[in-house]
Amino acid sequence: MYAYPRFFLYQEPFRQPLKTHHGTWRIREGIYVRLESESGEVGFGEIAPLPAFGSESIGTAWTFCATLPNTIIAETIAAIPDTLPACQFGLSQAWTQLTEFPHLQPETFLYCGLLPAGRDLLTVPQLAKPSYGAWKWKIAVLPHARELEIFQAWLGSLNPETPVKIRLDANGGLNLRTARAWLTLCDRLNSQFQQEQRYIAIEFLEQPLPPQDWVNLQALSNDFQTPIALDETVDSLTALENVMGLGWRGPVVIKPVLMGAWSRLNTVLPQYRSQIVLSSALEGAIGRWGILALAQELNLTRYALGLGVDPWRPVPVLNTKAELADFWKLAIQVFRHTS
Ligand SMILES: O=C(O)CCC(=O)c1ccccc1C(=O)O
Ligand SMILES: [Mg+2]
Repeated sequence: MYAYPRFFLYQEPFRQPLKTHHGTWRIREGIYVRLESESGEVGFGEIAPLPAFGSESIGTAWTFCATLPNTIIAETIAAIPDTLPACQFGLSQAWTQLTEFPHLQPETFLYCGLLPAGRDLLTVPQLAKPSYGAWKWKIAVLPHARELEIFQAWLGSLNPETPVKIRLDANGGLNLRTARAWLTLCDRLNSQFQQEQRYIAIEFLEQPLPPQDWVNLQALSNDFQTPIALDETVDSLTALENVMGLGWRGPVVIKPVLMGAWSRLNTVLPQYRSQIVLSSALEGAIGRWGILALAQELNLTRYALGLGVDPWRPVPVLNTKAELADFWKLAIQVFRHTS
């Protein structure tokens, strides 16, 4: 089988800037991919690189796409080097769709919502969203003491009847001292909530230390009750297999759009099913379709999916092939109108 590829480069501002330890992020860039096979079948994929998370840059991805031949075969995609994991994902997603197209049931999953960093946390009206099982707050954005204060003020304002799991994501921005201070607080709060029989818990602290600080990440996970989740440390399937080989038993955040070919994700990830927190990289609607398809394939039920990013990047939920095709057409039209 062979297929004709088409690519569409998008640049989309977030509805509001996203603040993390890496700084303020305002625009998401990516590439939508459309393949049409010799028999007229179509398949869609998304290339949504994030160099800060170990992938190629958008420029490198675009150059790669532009140099592909007008007709591609399975081997063309299998030969994409591991240095282009976002291209591997987007093209293999589109190729797979030519022959396989699962029906998604997005309503069967629990989601994790993203809360605004810093003082804006205190302006979030309420957390009661029935499909949301967890909420994430980005830390290591403001000075440590200030964030501890804001966090505790926010906890005090929560409705004691509302069940909630909380994820704290430092994006590698703490040091050993501040990480221990957060974990001491989290352990104390978790045992207090338990005593009070409240259905509230700090689910995990995500990537407290820089990605390479493996020894201390392991030490923290041994020294505290509150789990440590790895994110930036597991920025590729190879890195994932490394930490698993070294005995990591805690949660790992996986952003599929950054992690390579569909077929490889489908063979590697099932082994670690109980540890996987599947997560968005603020990709568009087509990449999101792929993440949901993977979540369904892996039957992930332990951790809420980190896809509740709609306050920053709301994307339509696409399900049928016709909906994906319409989305593609619309994206191209918008481009025509703005250029
Ligand atoms: O994982 C989630 O719940 C939301 C997604 C998220 O936090 C995120 C989104 C884009 C890039 C990096 C990250 C991250 O987890 O650090
Ligand atoms: Mg993270």
